[in-house]
Amino acid sequence: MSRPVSDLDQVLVIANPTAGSARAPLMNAVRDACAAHAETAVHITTARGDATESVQRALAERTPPSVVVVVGGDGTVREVVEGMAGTTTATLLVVPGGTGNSVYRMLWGDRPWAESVRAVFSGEAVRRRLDLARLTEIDATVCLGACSGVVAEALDFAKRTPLSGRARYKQAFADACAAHKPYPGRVTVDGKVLFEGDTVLANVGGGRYRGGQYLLLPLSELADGLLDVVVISGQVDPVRIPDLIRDGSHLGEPGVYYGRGSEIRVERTDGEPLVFEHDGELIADTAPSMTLRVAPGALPVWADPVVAAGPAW
Ligand SMILES: Nc1ncnc2c1ncn2[C@@H]1O[C@H](COP(=O)(O)OP(=O)(O)OP(=O)(O)O)[C@@H](O)[C@H]1O
Repeated sequence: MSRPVSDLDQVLVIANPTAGSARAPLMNAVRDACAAHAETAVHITTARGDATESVQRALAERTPPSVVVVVGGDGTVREVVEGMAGTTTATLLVVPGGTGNSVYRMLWGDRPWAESVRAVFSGEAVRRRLDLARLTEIDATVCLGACSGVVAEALDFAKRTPLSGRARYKQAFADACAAHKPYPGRVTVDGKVLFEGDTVLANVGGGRYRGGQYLLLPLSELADGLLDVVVISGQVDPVRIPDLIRDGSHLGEPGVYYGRGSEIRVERTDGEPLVFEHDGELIADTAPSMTLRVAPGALPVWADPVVAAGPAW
């Protein structure tokens, strides 16, 4: 089953037609761009979870894909990543077809997707081994990041916001911040308490951006084998947060805490359920604590050499 990493002959495109911006013209254009270089199969997802199963099936075949292209947003990327767990033969290529598209931004910056696909096949792109995390309480893979408090609450507001693209998350996040009440929390990094007290959010990653536009973890590296965490405490007025995190200037504020480690636990200390999300999906029925353990270099991805600077493989 081993194949040279430079072998780009078989492509599987997985597209989620319900994601924010993955309409038929985009899916067809992606298929054509790949088919110009390699044998290309397309799978259009039919339900939640289908992306994971289709990737697992394809990777178990006698001639598995060497490139898995996902057309969707961060939720679809996460499902595909779950299906690629442990692969050594396929590399992920993300095409932004969702709403926030934070994973695409982490790997390619603001480059148009067609340029990114061209860069992969022309040898201008690089492969990276992206760090992932495991959310132990629900046994799920985390790709972009996970967050408690106001970021998780914003996902409910987004459902009711009649806008599209990143503007939708901008409005939803502002509304969630205006309505937010801090919760009593604790964040522990490799067994040491980083912060305990009134908490607005604790974001663990992963990706530097959330919602495609908020630079919550400006210091995060894609492949350093560690997770980053930022805690914004109740000392910061929640209505100031959208402006502060737009360019990462929250890091200089009193009441903001930043850490890095292999295992990060986010807790609510009054016994109430923690409001928590990962990869843009709210978790139902959470426990009072959530623990993320790093899976260093777990995912082979294609990326822009400058945006995703670091050692290639
Ligand atoms: N055919 C389908 N029908 C319904 N839901 C689907 C289907 N295929 C995938 N899904 C679900 O759609 C959800 C939303 O997709 P995704 O997160 O990619 O888009 P988005 O929310 O618009 O983008 P982003 O996460 O970047 O903001 C995913 O969590 C996935 O489980």
